[in-house]
Amino acid sequence: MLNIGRRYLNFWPVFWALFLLIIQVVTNLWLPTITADIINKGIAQSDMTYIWTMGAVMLAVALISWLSAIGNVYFASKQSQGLGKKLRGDLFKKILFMDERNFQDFGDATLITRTTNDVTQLQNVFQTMLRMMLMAPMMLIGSIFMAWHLSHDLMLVFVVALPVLALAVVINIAIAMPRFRSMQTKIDKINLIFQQGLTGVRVIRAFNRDDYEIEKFDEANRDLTHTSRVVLTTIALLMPIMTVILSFTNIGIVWFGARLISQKMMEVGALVAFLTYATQILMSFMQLSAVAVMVPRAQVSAQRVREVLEKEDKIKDPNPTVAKERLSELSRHALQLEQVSFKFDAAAREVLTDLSVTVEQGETLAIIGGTGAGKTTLLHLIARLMDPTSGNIKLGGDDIRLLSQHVLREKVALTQQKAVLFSGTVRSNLLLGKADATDEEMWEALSLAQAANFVKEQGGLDLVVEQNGANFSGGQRQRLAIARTLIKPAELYLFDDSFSALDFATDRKLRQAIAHSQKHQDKIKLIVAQRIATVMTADQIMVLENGHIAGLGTHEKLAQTCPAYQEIMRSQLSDQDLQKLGVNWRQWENETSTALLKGGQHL
Ligand SMILES: Nc1ncnc2c1ncn2[C@@H]1O[C@H](COP(=O)(O)OP(=O)(O)OP(=O)(O)O)[C@@H](O)[C@H]1O
Repeated sequence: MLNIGRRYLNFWPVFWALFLLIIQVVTNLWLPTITADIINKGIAQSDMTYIWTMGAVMLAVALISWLSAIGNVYFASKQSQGLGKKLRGDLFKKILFMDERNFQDFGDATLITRTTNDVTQLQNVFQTMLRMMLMAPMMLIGSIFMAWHLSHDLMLVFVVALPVLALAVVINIAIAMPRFRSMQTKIDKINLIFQQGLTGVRVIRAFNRDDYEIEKFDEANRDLTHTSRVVLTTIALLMPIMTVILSFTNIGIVWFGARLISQKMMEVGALVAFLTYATQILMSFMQLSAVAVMVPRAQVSAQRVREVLEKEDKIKDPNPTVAKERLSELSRHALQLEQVSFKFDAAAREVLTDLSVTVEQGETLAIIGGTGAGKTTLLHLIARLMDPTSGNIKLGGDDIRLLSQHVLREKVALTQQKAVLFSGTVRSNLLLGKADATDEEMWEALSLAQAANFVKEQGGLDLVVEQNGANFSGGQRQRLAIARTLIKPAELYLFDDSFSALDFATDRKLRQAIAHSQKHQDKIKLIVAQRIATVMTADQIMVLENGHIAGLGTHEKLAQTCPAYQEIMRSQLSDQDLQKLGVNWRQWENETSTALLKGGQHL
């Protein structure tokens, strides 16, 4: 926690906060002595001048104390709020650039809790630290010293009171502390269920599972409430216990003080001052114990925040001495995979094994395979969202690990399997692909992606995009996401099953448009798809089966030689279509697509 303080607090504001705090402590300790003097010298001797003079001094001291308290609160709040702001900003940046595997290891629910709730805990503890944490011990020691100075005998009362108080605090912390981490974890769980409930709300309704989800949320909610109740009740119990101890201590002081006064061993003013110091001693002790309860909780939060901030990314930029600052010209061997294998850390077996392929500049490689075959993983490796466990991926002859992630990502455009749109407008979404895109370029990309018509009809480039693109159909979302990819001036275009939500005719038109687009003609295109119709015109098709290459070649070649490909064809094509095998495939595709457009049964 101190590490976070050192990193995020500024020296001078903290210095002023503490300086003003010391002034506040000194003035607070001084006030009871002035009261004692007014009683002993002014009231006892009916000296009005003394009473007025000391009254004015008392007012001035109280005013200084008040002003320093205001100043201290100002600096403490500014620093702690600033710490929260900077910490949240750093966490957001870290999470945004966190590599895929680390991101998955944490999970988004806990990342949200850590950025919000945990940071708030730290913010609060630093605010308290700059106010109370130093004031309480200073007041405690100062008050004990002043009280001791007033009467040694009365100090005996504290010999009983303080150990009882200390015992209450220790028991309290012992009960509360182990539950703090579990409280934060339970908040993570609530966030997770809530988040899943929100994103899957339509599925829940469709399956009539509202009751099940509500019960699941209730259970997590009850669990958190139970733990919080135990912790907070334990902490809250401290207050009445301390009040009782404070009351008994005051009774003891008045009882013994009165006897000392009757024996002329103490003055009335001193007893009044002693009572004030006694209250300050116990109040400081209460504040200290409140802080003692806050610190362990903040410590847990600090640890959770640091786990994120200090998580070492597995994907690293190359050492500057060997790094290549730009991509080599792509010509032959533009993209090469050399015996690429990949395994997730926790998984028992490899997801991809020994993949080798070369894609020349301007070529299209289609990747087809069953669910879980490893298609998405392969694209993620090429975009360097993850690194292969073994083997190399080269662009223009250079290993992509020699390029900084920034340079590489400038050259790679990826459309994810699930189209992600950001709230804003069509224009703001397209600007993510190319920050300085002109209207003309945007319309060009939209028309390549077969999205121009519906965008034009619904309001043009400034058409509003709601959160997650909720105001568009699945196919429209896909097309907008594809347009965002196509507008990017990249060398390598990756489409991860992005055509799946499109109807056959749009799918075909889109592929034809990309194939004829001047801008994209000499670029590499990788298309992951499930449909034969989508992949058949590609220059090469890779058939993936359980992470292995089951076939690699043109459609014609695979249709004749690759059993896995033939099996996919059999599952998707009619007998009539299959009979046409080996005739003229490109013509065949056009025919079947046209038939489909006319309401035919093919594909
Ligand atoms: N984070 C992960 N940890 C462990 N295994 C994973 C993880 N992500 C994916 N896998 C596994 O890796 C394999 C390949 O997944 P991948 O998403 O690449 O398949 P895919 O071919 O794209 O499938 P689909 O067509 O269904 O999208 C699957 O068996 C999956 O269970």
